[in-house]
Amino acid sequence: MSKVRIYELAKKLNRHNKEVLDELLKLGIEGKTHSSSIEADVAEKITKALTAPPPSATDAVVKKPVQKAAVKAEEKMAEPQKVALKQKAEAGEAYEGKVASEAAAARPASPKKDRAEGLQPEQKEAQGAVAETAEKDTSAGEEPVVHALPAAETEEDLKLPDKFKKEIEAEKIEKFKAKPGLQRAFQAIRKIEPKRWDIKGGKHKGDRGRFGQKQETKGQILSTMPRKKNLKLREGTTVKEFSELIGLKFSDVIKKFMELGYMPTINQPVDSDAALIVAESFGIKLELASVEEDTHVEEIQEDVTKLTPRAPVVTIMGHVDHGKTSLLDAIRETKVTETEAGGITQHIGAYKVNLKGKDIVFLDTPGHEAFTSMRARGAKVTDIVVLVVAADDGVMPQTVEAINHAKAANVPIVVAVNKIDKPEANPAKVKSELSEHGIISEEWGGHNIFVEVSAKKRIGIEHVLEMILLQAEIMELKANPDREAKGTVIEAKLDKGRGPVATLLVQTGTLKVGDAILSGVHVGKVRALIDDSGKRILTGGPSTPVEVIGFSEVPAAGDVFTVVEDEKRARQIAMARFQKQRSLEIAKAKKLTLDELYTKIKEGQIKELNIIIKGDVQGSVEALKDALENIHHPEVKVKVIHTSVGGINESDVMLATASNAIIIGFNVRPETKASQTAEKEGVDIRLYNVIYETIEDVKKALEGMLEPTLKEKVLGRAEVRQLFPVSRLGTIAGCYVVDGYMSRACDGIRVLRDNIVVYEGKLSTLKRFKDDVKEVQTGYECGILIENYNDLKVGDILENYIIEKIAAKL
Ligand SMILES: Nc1nc2c(ncn2[C@@H]2O[C@H](COP(=O)(O)OP(=O)(O)OP(=O)(O)O)[C@@H](O)[C@H]2O)c(=O)[nH]1
Repeated sequence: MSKVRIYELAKKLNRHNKEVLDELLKLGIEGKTHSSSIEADVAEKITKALTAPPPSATDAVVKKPVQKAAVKAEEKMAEPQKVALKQKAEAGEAYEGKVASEAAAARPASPKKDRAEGLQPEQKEAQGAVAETAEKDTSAGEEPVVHALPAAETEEDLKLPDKFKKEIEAEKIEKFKAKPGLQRAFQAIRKIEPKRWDIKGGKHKGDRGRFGQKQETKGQILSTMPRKKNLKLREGTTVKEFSELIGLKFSDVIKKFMELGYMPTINQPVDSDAALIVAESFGIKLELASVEEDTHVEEIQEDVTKLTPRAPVVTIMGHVDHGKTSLLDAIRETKVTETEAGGITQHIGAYKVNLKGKDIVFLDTPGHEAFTSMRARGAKVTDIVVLVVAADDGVMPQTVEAINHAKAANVPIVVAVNKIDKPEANPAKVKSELSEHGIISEEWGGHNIFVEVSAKKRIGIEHVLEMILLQAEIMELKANPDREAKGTVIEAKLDKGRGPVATLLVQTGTLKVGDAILSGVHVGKVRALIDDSGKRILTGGPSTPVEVIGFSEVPAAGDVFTVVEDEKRARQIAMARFQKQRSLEIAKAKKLTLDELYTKIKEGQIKELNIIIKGDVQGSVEALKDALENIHHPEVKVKVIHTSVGGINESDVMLATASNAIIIGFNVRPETKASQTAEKEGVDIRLYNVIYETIEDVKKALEGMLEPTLKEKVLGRAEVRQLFPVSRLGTIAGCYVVDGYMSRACDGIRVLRDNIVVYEGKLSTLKRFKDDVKEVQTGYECGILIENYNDLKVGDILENYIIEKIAAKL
C-alpha cells in the first residue's frame, strides 16, 4: 500500500499541515512532521475527520476537495446531483473523471454552482465517496497528490512546499530583525542631510521587471523575460533607487520593507539584507557589489614635481617622571605663547612651534603607548621621536620600551638628556647606558643627536628644536599641498555645543572648509577649521594640526582621514566599510601565530619573524634572545624587537599588534587586560618555563613541524586576601575570585607575584566556608590549598587552568 506525505494530504484537503498533524495526534500517531509519510488507511481516516461537516454547516464551508471528490464520486450520487456535476465539469473542460489537473481547472468555475445545487444534504454520501476514491487512487498505485494538486502547482513548488518557503523566509526576516547595530548605523547616517545617492546600475528603470508579473503603468514593471545579468546592489543605495533598480513601484517596495518591520524613508540608504529579502520576494535575483569596489578610495598618484618641504611631526617619549610633559610645556611656552597674540594656547592634541621661520609639530600625548596604539591602527604619524632621559636617573625600563617601540616603527630618535640642572645629573652615564641599547651619539660615531636640557629651568629648549629641524632636514620630509587632503585623526571627542570635534593632522594635500571628508566609517563636511591657537582658518596644508567641526559622528583616533569628491561618495564608502568591518569582526583578522608561521613563509608573506620576550629575570631573557637570534633560516630572519623583565602588559601586546610580532613569556604571565587585548587583536602569546622548549618550538614553527597538540586554557584567577596556617594541612589561602572561576578539576594552578610565576603545582582543596566545592565563580570568596606549597603571600594571584587537547594540524 503506498504512502502519502502529510503536506500532500493537507494540500489535497486544502487544510494546514498542522491540522493534519493534530488529527494524527488524535489518532495517537506522534513525532510526524509535514514531510513525513503516512499509510493510506491513516490518510483515509484523516480525510474523513477533516471533511466531516461542521455543526453550523452552510454552503460556505463546503471545501474544494469535497467538491472534487464529489465530482469523482458522481456515480454514487443522486441523479440530479450527477447532472449538476456533469454540467459543472463541462463548464470547465472535458471531464474524464481521472485527470486531476483538469478537475482542478474546472474548479474555479464550480463553487457557486455547487452551492446553488445544494451539495450539502448529500455531504455524508459524498464523504463516503471521498474515502472510496482515496482508496481507489492508492490501490491503483497512483500518487494521490497528483490528483489533488491544483494545476497551477509546478514541479518546483512540489520540491519546496510553501511551509518550507515560509520557514526560510521567516528565518531571514528574523536574522534581519536581529541587527540593532545596523539599525543604529542607519539612524546615524540619516542624521546627515539625506540626498539622492548616485549608484551605478541605478538607471535601469524600465528594463527590470518582476517575472511573470503583468505590465503596469508606464515605466514601472516592464520586463517579463528572465533577466540574463544579475542586478548589483551597491552600498548606500537609497530605497527610491532600489525600487528603480528592481523595476518596482516605490509603494510596493516600501510595503514589503514594512512587513519586515523596517521603515525606511524614500532617501534613506537601504539595508542590503532587507533589500535582498525584498527582491527575492518579488522573484528578483540581486547581488551585492563587491566590498572592494565599494570601500576603495582612489589613491592619488603623488606628483613628485609638486612636492614641497613639510614640517616634521614629533612625539616625546621616555620613562615615567623623566620630564616629558615638562619638556612639552617648556617648548609650548617659549615658542608658542610668545608668537600668538593673546597667548591662549589651545589643547587640541597637537601644536605647531616655529623656530626661525621653520615649523615643528608636536603631538600632545607623550609616551610610547599612544604612539604604538596609533601605529597599531595603521597610522604613521610621527617622523621623529624625542627620547627624554633624566640625567639623574639614567636608562629605565620604559626608556628601553620607548627605544624598542621607536625602532620597530623605524623612526629616528633624538635624545633629550633632561634635568641637567640637578646636581646629581650625569649625562655621560646616560650616554653610555643608551649605547648599550643601540642609541649612540654622533660624537661617539653613532647616528643619534643628543641634547642636554632642563625643562624646568628652560635650558637648551631652543637647541632641542634646532636639532629636531636638523634631523628633519636629513630626512627630507616632503608633501604635495596641491591635492585633496589626507592624514590621521589625532584626537576626537563629542563637544556639547559643537558636536563631534576631531583634531586631524593633515599629512598631504590641503584641507579646506567645505570639503567632504571620510574617516573609517564616519563621514562629514568640513564646516569649520580651527588651528592650535584657537583661530578659525580656511585651509590647512601638510603637517598642520587642525580641529575640524562637521563630522556626523566622532571618528576614531588613529584612523586615516581622506577628502573625497562629495558627501554622497563619502557616505557610500562609509556604508560599505561598515559592512566590511562587520564581516571582518566575524572573521577576526588574526595576527601572526607560530602555528601559521610556516604557511605564511611558504606564501612569501613573512620575511621577518618579530619576537617580543618577557621573562622573570634578565639572565633568562638575555639567554633566550641570543638563542633565538641565532636561529638561521634561509627565508626568514628571527628578530627580537623588544625584551624586558616582568609580566606581559598591554603595551607589549600593542607593540606586537603594530609589528606583527609574537610574544614569548618566560616564567611570566600576561596581565588580565593584556590577555583580553591579545585575544581581541589575535596576538599569539606563548608561555614557557624551559628555555630549550621555547627554542625548539620556534625552530619547529620555522620548519613547519610545530604540532600544537596541547593548549592551556586559563579558567580563572583568585587574589589571596588572607592566610590561614593550619598545622596538619599547610597554609590555606583565603581568596577572592577576580576573574573566571576556580575549579577543583583544574589541571594545574600557579602562583603569580607581579605577573611572575613563583610556583606551579596542583590544587589540593577548594572550599566555600567549611564545605568542599567543585567551583567558585567570580565575585565569591573561597579557601584554596595548594599541594606542597605554603609560601603564599597576601596579594598573590592564583591562576587555575586546564590543558586542552588539540588535533595536530600537520
Ligand atoms: N630639576 C628638574 N626637575 C624636572 C625637570 N623636568 C621635569 N622635572 C620634574 O620632574 C617631575 C616629573 O616631570 P613630568 O614632566 O611630569 O614627567 P613626565 O615624564 O611627563 O611624567 P609622566 O607623565 O608621569 O610619565 C616633575 O616634578 C617636574 O617638575 C628638570 O629639567 N629639572
